[in-house]
Amino acid sequence: MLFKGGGLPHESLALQEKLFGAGPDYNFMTRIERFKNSLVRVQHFIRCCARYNLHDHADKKWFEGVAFPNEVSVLGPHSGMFIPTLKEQGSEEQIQKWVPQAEKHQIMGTYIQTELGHGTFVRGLETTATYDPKTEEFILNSPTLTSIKWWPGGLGRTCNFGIVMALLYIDGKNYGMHPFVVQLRSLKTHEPLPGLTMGDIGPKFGFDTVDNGYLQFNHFGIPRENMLMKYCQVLKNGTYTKQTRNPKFSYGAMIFVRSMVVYEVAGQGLAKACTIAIRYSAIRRQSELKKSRPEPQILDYQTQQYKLFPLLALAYAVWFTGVRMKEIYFMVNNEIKQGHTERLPELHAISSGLKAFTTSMASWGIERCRLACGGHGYSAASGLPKIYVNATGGCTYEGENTVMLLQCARFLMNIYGGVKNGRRPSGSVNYLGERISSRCTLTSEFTLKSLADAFKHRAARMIKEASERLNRLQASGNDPEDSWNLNSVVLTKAAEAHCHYYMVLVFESVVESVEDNCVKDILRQLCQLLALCGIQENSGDFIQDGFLNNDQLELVKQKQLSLLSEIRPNAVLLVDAFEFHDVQLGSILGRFDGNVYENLFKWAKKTPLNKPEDLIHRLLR
Ligand SMILES: CCCCCCCCCC/C=C\CCCCCC(=O)SCCNC(=O)CCNC(=O)[C@H](O)C(C)(C)COP(=O)(O)OP(=O)(O)OC[C@H]1O[C@@H](n2cnc3c(N)ncnc32)[C@H](O)[C@@H]1OP(=O)(O)O
Ligand SMILES: Cc1cc2nc3c(=O)[nH]c(=O)nc-3n(C[C@H](O)[C@H](O)[C@H](O)COP(=O)(O)OP(=O)(O)OC[C@H]3O[C@@H](n4cnc5c(N)ncnc54)[C@H](O)[C@@H]3O)c2cc1C
Repeated sequence: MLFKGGGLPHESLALQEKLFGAGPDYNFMTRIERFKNSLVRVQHFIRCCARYNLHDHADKKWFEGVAFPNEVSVLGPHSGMFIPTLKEQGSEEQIQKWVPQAEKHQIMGTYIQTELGHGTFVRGLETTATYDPKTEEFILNSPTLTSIKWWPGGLGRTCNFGIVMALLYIDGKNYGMHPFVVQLRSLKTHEPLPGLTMGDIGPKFGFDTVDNGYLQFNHFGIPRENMLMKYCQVLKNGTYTKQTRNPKFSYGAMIFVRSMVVYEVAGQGLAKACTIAIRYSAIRRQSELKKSRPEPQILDYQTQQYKLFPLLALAYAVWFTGVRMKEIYFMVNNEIKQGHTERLPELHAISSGLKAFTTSMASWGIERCRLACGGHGYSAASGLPKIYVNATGGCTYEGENTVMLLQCARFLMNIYGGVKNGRRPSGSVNYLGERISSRCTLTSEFTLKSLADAFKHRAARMIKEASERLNRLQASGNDPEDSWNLNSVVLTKAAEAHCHYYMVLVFESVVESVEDNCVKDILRQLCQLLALCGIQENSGDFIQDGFLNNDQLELVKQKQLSLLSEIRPNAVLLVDAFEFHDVQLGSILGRFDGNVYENLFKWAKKTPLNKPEDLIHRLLR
């Protein structure tokens, strides 16, 4: 129960639902069929929520994991962005008006921000909301082609409501980006309301079950009461008032989803891919290790272990980091609600950094798992292509990863600058105020503390050097913006080093907290492997300033290899411990019962290309 907490009862309930457990095979469907199938599941899910009294978000999440395996449904943007934004940015009155309807799914909403011309640069968005005191309405308009809203999930066909981010204009003055609740479709006919041009943006790399859409406003009026007014208000006469609070509060929905993505997308995606690849590697036998002996399980090849066990260690690390990220989000968000906003910049930085770092690592890791499964990994039957195309979306949505690393770096530069001026940092960056030893203390024991210290040293040095380089670029005549751009590769690497250290530290703290000695020993091995692989893969960073010497690097390599053999006997158990049901994995290679070949054969026979089909037959005859 290291992972699940209270999840199992809800998973079991969901598995009892025939529609979720044994529906038609996703792989044999067209995009439209996939979308329709997901809608049928959404409707059934909603009925189940009512039947089983599922109100709590966490309970619903467990249920969703079975109902929508390895895909995002239109409920994702509704419950992950629409409802949280209403709750966080709405006044009490507005929350009372919309949240109960949304929670009962009487209205379905999405988060409508990105436009054809701009996604990353939120200040560059062009949709306008102009207040008219005569009618007491905001008039929403898309003044240019590039201002057409583009991408929001569920917008294409499903949602009848949305939160639209638009520039507020009153009396010709631009007050910046604000959130507006907009009804998009008739609640009776489901047709788009007059003044709106909308539809689906077409097929994508993944996300087949979501109708990401476009929306063009043609002078579309909404009542004054539809601007979310917790932090800023527009009075009837057009007077604008705002609380003296951080203007970045309107970016709150993005912080929330980024904080959740670490666990929900990166942690879950990589853990599933490792489960499939490691179970399959214990089933698959190939070649010879020794002459005239049975073919070995491919998991017994050291190279296979070298591919997969570091990813297994990474999956555990990302999972634990995701859980920690969620805790931090809810803690800081509570502080903010009570008026203490001091930790908002740190929350923004760590959620941006970890979202980017973990989704990139997971995306790369899932693809490596696929390669490690040979030919059968390339088949849709492995389940890995679906896991990959959906998880890798996390590198782009909710802030493209490079841009998110740069946001994290910006915070690190501010903190480092403050330290130089005598300020004491705290929280995730407190190490920037410490004296960091210049020589590595790693010995063949590889204590978790000494490993974490190595990552601390690397992060602190890279942040220091990025800051000094920035200063040098400015001192040599570049303006601050050009200096930032000329330093941006170095800055992203410093942010990655910070996130890497954070992840190692979280893993170390989890290991220390485990009471069962046997479990602790096994987790310690994984944590060591994670850290040692991190050192080896980035060895230049550790050697550059003489922190790590060649002898130590050799020790790192030796220990890494010996850990592979130590982890081998527990590898399958370590993926079983994630407790994914076969329905959640959606993989023939990763089946719990290991009955891979028989089921691959059955599956291939069902493929639609094997059905009698006139045109194909005529063409081939
Ligand atoms: C229980 C339910 C669970 C549900 C879980 C869901 C799980 C997920 C499953 C998947 C579901 C759905 C999938 C799809 C969802 C995808 C949805 C979207 O993609 S919505 C669109 C997202 N768009 C973006 O993320 C855009 C990225 N861009 C930005 O955020 C901003 O433009 C920027 C941060 C890059 C820059 O903003 P800007 O205003 O230009 O700010 P500056 O760079 O000038 O910085 C000024 C200053 O502000 C600080 N800052 C910036 N952002 C924030 C923030 N969010 N909070 C706090 N502070 C912020 C920045 O650090 C600077 O600070 P200084 O002190 O001045 O340095
Ligand atoms: C599956 C999916 C679901 C989505 N769902 C939603 C949704 O529900 N609602 C919604 O509003 N949006 C949604 N989006 C849109 C998404 O949020 C944006 O695509 C994302 O924020 C990236 O912005 P962009 O497309 O403008 O990328 P761009 O900014 O055009 O990125 C292109 C390249 O430019 C680089 N770049 C851009 N700016 C900088 C910079 N300042 N410094 C350095 N490099 C830079 C990037 O690193 C990247 O390499 C979704 C997108 C996807 C893929």
